[in-house]
Amino acid sequence: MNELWDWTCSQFEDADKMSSPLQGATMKFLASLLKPKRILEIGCYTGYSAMAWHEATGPLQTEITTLELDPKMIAASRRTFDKYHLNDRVTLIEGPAGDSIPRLTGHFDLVFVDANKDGYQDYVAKILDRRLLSPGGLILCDNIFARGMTISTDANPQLPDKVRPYWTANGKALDRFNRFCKADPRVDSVLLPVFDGLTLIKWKDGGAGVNGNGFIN
Ligand SMILES: C[S@@+](CC[C@H](N)C(=O)[O-])C[C@H]1O[C@@H](n2cnc3c(N)ncnc32)[C@H](O)[C@@H]1O
Repeated sequence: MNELWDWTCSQFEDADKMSSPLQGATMKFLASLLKPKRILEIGCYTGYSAMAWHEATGPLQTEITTLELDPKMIAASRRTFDKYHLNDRVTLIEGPAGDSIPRLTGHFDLVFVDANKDGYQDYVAKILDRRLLSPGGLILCDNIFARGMTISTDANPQLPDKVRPYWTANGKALDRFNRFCKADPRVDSVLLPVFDGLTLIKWKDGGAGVNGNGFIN
């Protein structure tokens, strides 16, 4: 993983999109604790987080599905999966996540949402509506603080002007997403103030009260 992290930093100006090594270690810890049989990742970039899921789930032979839109990042992640022999369990689905999610079937035990921030609400709603999250499953959503902009546009004076409009817009979208999570009666959610903010979502009561359409009985 360290080699891929260094390579990504050397090749891409926006390498801060990649999870940090500490996040990678946290993902591996969580995956080995939760023992998911199927993982869905939305936002692959160069495949660093997919590699973390893969490394942590060898004994379980977990199936990992990762979604990516950008042709440059599709090429980079295909390089990663070939170079590090991850194709045995990692499947990359190309195209917009909003189109790919409705075509997925079965249940995922762990879902990592880490793509365009203005899509989080749509992705999580689709996952819940289609019951793609297994009854005991967990959704992890990254960057919920949007570098502080979700809290207040004054929250991060150090944020470079170049990226300030981008993160300000993300902050607004993620504020709406937080309200959506809090208001949805099907789920419990908690925002952990770690990294750039990590929201955890699970079915209320393991989804016992939710029918096949994802609505409360
Ligand atoms: C934050 S990066 C993912 C980082 C990766 N999960 C990691 O930890 O290393 C977000 C990725 O989502 C991709 N993306 C953005 N919009 C998308 C969409 N609508 N559908 C699928 N992928 C998208 C971007 O091209 C980018 O590679």
